[in-house]
Amino acid sequence: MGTLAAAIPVTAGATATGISHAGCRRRRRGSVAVRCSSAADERQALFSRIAPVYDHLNDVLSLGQHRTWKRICVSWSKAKRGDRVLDLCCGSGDLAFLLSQKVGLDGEQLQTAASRQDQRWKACYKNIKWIEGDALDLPFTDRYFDAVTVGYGLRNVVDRPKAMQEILRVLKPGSRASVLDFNKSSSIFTASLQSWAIDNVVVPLASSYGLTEEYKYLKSSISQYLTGEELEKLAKEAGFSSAKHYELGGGLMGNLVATR
Ligand SMILES: C/C(=C\Cc1cc(O)c2ccccc2c1O)CCC[C@H](C)CCC[C@H](C)CCCC(C)C
Ligand SMILES: C[S@@+](CC[C@H](N)C(=O)[O-])C[C@H]1O[C@@H](n2cnc3c(N)ncnc32)[C@H](O)[C@@H]1O
Repeated sequence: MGTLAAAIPVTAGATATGISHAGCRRRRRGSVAVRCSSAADERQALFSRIAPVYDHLNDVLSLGQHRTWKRICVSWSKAKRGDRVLDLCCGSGDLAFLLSQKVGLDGEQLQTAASRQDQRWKACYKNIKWIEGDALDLPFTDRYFDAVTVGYGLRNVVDRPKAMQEILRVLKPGSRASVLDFNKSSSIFTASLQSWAIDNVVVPLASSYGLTEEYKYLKSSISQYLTGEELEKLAKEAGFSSAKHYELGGGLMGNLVATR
């Protein structure tokens, strides 16, 4: 199962959570066993293997820029003090921690990276909790969150339309989803630069950690991802009233902002 992170007002007594990886296990719903795809299991295994060096390599390989991109993603979610928010595919919790600071002490957040909480604990983090779950089958009622963030997650789920439908379902009307990921650029130059950087910098460094194939996945997953225009179309087809994709990092990254 994956893990969740989110923040909500303690006063509200509500609890929001963020999902990181929905491993696929045989789950029994009533009398019907549900068998998830092996693709999701393989995806979870990949992220489990890179977890020990994930944060470090993100910092080194992006020269720390990923933290800027994540701050932009959270800012564009319009999460504010006292909100109930969700960080989907939260992994080690970078966006969850940022959301926690946004919603503040009167916000409550569920967090998967409890171990990291010890390293960087802030007063607001005490409102963070984590629940394991599946971004494709969120354990929340409709219209539950004031904002949802997804950092480098939508590209990695095995069913993107379903993920967008779930995000829409759990968002309150008028609220936003902010989805950060690599940009599948339409610019030959940018796409070539991104590809060159992955081939000649990212993968060689990852190889020194024995993670060649795991970081090679980056390139294939980006090539199979959606362009900004296609992401906007995906959001509108899921039912969002508006959707806009913005390029970041010179076009290497992108952030979709979709309003329910
Ligand atoms: C935070 C970043 C990537 C997260 C991430 C997402 C995935 O789906 C992965 C899949 C498999 C392995 C790793 C990941 C993963 O780390 C973005 C920054 C980290 C990137 C690994 C570095 C990308 C380098 C850029 C292509 C070039 C940066 C140029 C300049 C220094 C800004
Ligand atoms: C590249 S990491 C992103 C982590 C974090 N959001 C960040 O910005 O660094 C992708 C995450 O998506 C999670 N993931 C993939 N499919 C998922 C699913 N169906 N449900 C929940 N999490 C999923 C993986 O477990 C992994 O933690």
